Amino acid sequence: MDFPALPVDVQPRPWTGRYDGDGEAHRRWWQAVTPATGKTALGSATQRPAVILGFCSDEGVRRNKGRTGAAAAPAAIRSALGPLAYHSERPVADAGDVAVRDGELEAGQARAGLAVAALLDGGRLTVLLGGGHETAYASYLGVAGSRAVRDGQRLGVLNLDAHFDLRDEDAPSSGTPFLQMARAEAAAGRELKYAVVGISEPNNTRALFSTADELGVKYLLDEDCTAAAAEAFVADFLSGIDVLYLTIDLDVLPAAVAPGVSAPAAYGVPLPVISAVCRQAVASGKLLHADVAELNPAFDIDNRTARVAARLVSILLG
Ligand SMILES: N=CN[C@@H](CCC(=O)O)C(=O)O
Ligand SMILES: [Mn+2]
Ligand SMILES: [Mn+2]
Repeated sequence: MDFPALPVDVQPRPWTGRYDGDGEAHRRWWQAVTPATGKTALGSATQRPAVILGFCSDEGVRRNKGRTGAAAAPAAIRSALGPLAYHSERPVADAGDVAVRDGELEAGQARAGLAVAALLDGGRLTVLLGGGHETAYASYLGVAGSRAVRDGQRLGVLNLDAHFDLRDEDAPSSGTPFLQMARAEAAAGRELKYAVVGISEPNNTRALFSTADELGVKYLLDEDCTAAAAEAFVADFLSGIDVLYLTIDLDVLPAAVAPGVSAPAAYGVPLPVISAVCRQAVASGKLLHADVAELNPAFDIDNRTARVAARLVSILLG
């Protein structure tokens, strides 16, 4: 199957990792991932082939007065994924990076959206590696532009995040993507179906809670995120949609687990709960697209956050 021509700025580079030998028994991610150029060998795979794409962007976090450095995250996640053992049959390709140039966030989001839509229409499961959480609006442009959503499938956006990111600002940033989506869905004659797992009450103002209520956003507070509560919350959300866009803001995790983010969480949702939600999303058969956002390698400790991001990607594609 040919790959569509993609508006990427940086071509995929070969991945690296520990070498134990060739063949399935020794396979690691760096050996499994192929460059998404030319033709891809789908073999006898029964699982939808996946494509990883990077979105190198700091601009949203900068505009949102956060700690910049997320533009380096796609490379850090690939480095953390490379040495991990690959247990899946799913073909995985790397399409390279879309980079936000000279602060031109909106243009970068548009390019990434075109790439994601083209890959989705080519039958791929897409994973976008952010980038600050402005990555989410690039993802949305991709899923909203895909044939599945244009043909009327009901889209749901599930955000694993300490924050609503529903800010009403003059310019798009990492704090605004879901209000942008709500407005874009309204302009398309639809209503955004948006749910958040892990909201921190002290880290979202009353104004943000009011916006969430006005938009009918469903949310589960971090302190209420037991495994059972999260499972029931996600099951209820999944029951009302056809296709899922899952977005993981790594600051949903406790600061000890994910220190390498702009806004580390004092409380956070335990990793086993987040990982179970990811497995639930995959098991639903509704996962159309996913992204992982807000990794900032400059603030990471022993690549802890990058390793968690890699582990979650491996769950989503495993
Ligand atoms: N994407 C980030 N969103 C958060 C950041 C909060 C903070 O910097 O403390 C927000 O805008 O609310
Ligand atoms: Mn966020
Ligand atoms: Mn957040």
